[in-house]
Amino acid sequence: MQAPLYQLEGVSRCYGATRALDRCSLSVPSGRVTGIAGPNGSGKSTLLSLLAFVERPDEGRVLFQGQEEHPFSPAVRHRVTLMPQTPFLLDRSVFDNVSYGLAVKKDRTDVAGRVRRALTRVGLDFDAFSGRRRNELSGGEAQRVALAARLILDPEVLILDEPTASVDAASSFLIHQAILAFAALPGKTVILTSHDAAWLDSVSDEVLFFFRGRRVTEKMGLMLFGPFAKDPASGMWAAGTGQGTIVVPEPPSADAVAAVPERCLRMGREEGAHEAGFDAEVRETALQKGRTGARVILTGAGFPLTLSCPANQLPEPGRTVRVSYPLDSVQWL
Ligand SMILES: Nc1ncnc2c1ncn2[C@@H]1O[C@H](COP(=O)(O)OP(=O)(O)OP(=O)(O)O)[C@@H](O)[C@H]1O
Repeated sequence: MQAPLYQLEGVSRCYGATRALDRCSLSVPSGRVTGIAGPNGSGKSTLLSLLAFVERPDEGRVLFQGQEEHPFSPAVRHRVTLMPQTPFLLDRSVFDNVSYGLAVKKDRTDVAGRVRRALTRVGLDFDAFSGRRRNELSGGEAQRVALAARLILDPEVLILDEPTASVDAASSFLIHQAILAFAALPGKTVILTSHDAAWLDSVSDEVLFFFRGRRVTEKMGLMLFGPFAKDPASGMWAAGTGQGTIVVPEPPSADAVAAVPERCLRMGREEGAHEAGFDAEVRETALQKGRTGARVILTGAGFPLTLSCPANQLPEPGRTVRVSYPLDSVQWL
């Protein structure tokens, strides 16, 4: 088996009293698309800035191809490129923005041809866009210009923090296509985050899930943030939003978060003994990259949840289905 591209060993990163990453150990393979998922504040951006060698860990080591590397290490400079969550565009033309990294490297070979090809990869026409300035671009176009400015550098590792945040469906699709085309080139690795679970699934070979600065090794389909209340009649604890409740075992602490692994959520049948259930509305369905299964995204009792099912058994969006889970499958995070 090929050695991993990255290995993180007990990595922590703190901002004052906040442990953004907490003794995190994981590996990222080379030549694949690795998605990073998790709720707000779970440490995704912090992880990406360490993988991009923009920041240093406070504890632990970040190994790249088996060697511990740091910001400005020659071994990683020009090989790893990060597109941050809100990429900065210079108040200059699109051409200047896309070619900026080449100018910094004093690389003057066929700059116009390379800008043209980079813009084409993100679905922007060179003649229509290369002369435009930052304020003449929509949010989605600006995001694609920022992506083109990374693609032109031809990095080995492309790291993208929320590349589709606040872009429309058309830009999101074009970014998706550009990432897959890049990832299909020999020796390229992509690591990216997104809050759009279906989009992330459709572009990633594997998704790593984060919560409170740590990797959760199991894929969670449902997460329930408190407060949890005990129903005096049944004696059962439940999370609720005013749109229904979801039953859980007794919470271990006031700030605990309940999670149900995706593999434990069943759709379309009544709950059996030692199981609980709730009605959920199907919001969206999506095929998973390279897999025969599909992903179903639902809302139940006001909470979003995801589960997978065979592609030939997908329910229609808008339908209400029963979702059940064994009570002892609930984990406390
Ligand atoms: N520069 C900073 N200074 C202080 N606290 C920070 C800083 N960067 C991140 N944090 C804190 O570290 C934690 C993790 O933040 P991070 O941005 O890595 O999470 P995230 O999963 O990317 O969140 P989001 O989905 O909202 O982008 C949060 O509690 C955040 O407030």
